[in-house]
Amino acid sequence: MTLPSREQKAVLRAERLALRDALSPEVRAEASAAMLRHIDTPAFRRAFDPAGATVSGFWPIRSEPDIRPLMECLRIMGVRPCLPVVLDRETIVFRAYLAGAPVVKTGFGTTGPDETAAVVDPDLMLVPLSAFDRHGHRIGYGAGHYDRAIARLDALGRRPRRIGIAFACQEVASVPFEPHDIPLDAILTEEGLIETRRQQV
Ligand SMILES: Nc1nc2c(c(=O)[nH]1)N(C=O)[C@@H](CNc1ccc(C(=O)N[C@@H](CCC(=O)O)C(=O)O)cc1)CN2
Ligand SMILES: Nc1ncnc2c1ncn2[C@@H]1O[C@H](COP(=O)(O)OP(=O)(O)OP(=O)(O)O)[C@@H](O)[C@H]1O
Repeated sequence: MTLPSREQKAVLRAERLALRDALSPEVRAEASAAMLRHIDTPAFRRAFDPAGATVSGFWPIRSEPDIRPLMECLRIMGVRPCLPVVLDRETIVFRAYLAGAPVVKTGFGTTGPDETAAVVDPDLMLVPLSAFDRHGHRIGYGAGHYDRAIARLDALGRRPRRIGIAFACQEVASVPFEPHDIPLDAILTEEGLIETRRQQV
């Protein structure tokens, strides 16, 4: 019997988050550092031109990769970093993250710039995820925050590029795809950048 997509996603989310939680802090730190080594590569440059671009990262929660050093490296490459903040159960916006700016608690256990920071629209989103496949289909924490944020920017004609950020152990053979899901262009893991193969539907 085949489970509905929502339930399949819940199973994959729990399974892959458990694998991620099982990585030791040392292994996570080493893998996060390895991700940084993959941004100065032809594949990354094919995926994205950093000059003057606004890029959303994230302040790590739970057992997520720590991409703060990667964000600082992108800043040096000419990127304007921003971070997501949760406005309510359905909505996130992105606030500019100026070098050295203070950060505050921003809901759901997250951390980001305070309300004095400018709200900006990213050209590239580095998207945290629970599980992904090679078609660029992803599962987050189940709130739909990123799906809605991307849909809003797409509707404005901004069409931000999206690169998922995950450890290699979060890859699964296939993520069920629902109409509101917006595929990733690529996924960055400690093993390198995976350029997604778009599925013909
Ligand atoms: N680092 C980081 N920042 C982020 C996200 C993220 O995935 N990672 N988000 C991605 O959307 C947004 C925040 N959304 C989130 C949604 C759910 C949970 C979460 O841990 N949910 C718990 C239930 C907690 C509760 O209801 O209070 C859970 O899933 O067990 C965290 C963040 C924006 N900022
Ligand atoms: N563009 C959208 N408009 C309205 N509802 C949406 C949209 N995108 C997702 N949702 C809703 O959000 C809920 C969670 O979606 P889903 O299971 O795909 O979350 P997720 O991909 O794990 O979360 P996230 O996007 O926060 O990482 C679903 O109930 C879905 O219907």
